[in-house]
Amino acid sequence: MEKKNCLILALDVTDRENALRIANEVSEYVDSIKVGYPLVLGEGLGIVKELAELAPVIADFKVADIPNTDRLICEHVFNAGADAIITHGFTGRDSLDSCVKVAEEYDRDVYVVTEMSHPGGVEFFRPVAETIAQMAADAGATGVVAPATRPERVRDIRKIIGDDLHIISPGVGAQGGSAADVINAGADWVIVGRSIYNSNSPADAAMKICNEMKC
Ligand SMILES: O=C1C[C@H](C(=O)O)N([C@@H]2O[C@H](COP(=O)(O)O)[C@@H](O)[C@H]2O)C(=O)N1
Repeated sequence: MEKKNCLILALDVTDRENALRIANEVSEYVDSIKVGYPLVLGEGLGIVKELAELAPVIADFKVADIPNTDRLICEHVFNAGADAIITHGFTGRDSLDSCVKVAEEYDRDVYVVTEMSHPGGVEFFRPVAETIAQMAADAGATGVVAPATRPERVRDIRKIIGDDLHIISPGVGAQGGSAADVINAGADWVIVGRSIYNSNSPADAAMKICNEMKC
């Protein structure tokens, strides 16, 4: 993913027409479009290829199974045209290795969740987030997901993974996180959904966030 605006759109709308309208409106401001279960369960994997015409697509399926099942999921996702996939790390090194192996075969990217951004993200992820981050670096993942709602945790995780891995950071806006603060804390991109797609002008909302970061 080329870094231009440091902004990833989380396109968590559930219908194709609305998704394509919003994606077209903001495409000049976003470096990537993240799709997940809300849109894909509603419209099918075919939406990935349509959106990939506009920007690289990150498939946020939070893959969390045994190695073979993870392999099958990653193959489907990359065959559907996604440039990257988000996987959990708590399922262990062998499952992560399975995702990284497929990504290398397809020349695509893998991002690993370390600590989630919502309040419940501190209950179980907090004690293992650094260990997962280190595992992601050791396994050759492209980067990690770390919480914009806790910029201090992004700083901690950046210390673990070094400068080679990317940090993509959700939680800006609707969850209370600040785009500028988390970029200053060491994130490479912010992931923003509701503050953009629920706006009366998604393009203006996206532009405002880009201007705030000046990345
Ligand atoms: O810890 C995480 C992991 C996960 C992710 O990015 O992997 N996300 C996703 O980031 C987006 C934030 O949306 P909005 O809150 O701007 O509407 C949604 O698509 C969430 O599923 C988080 O919000 N926190």
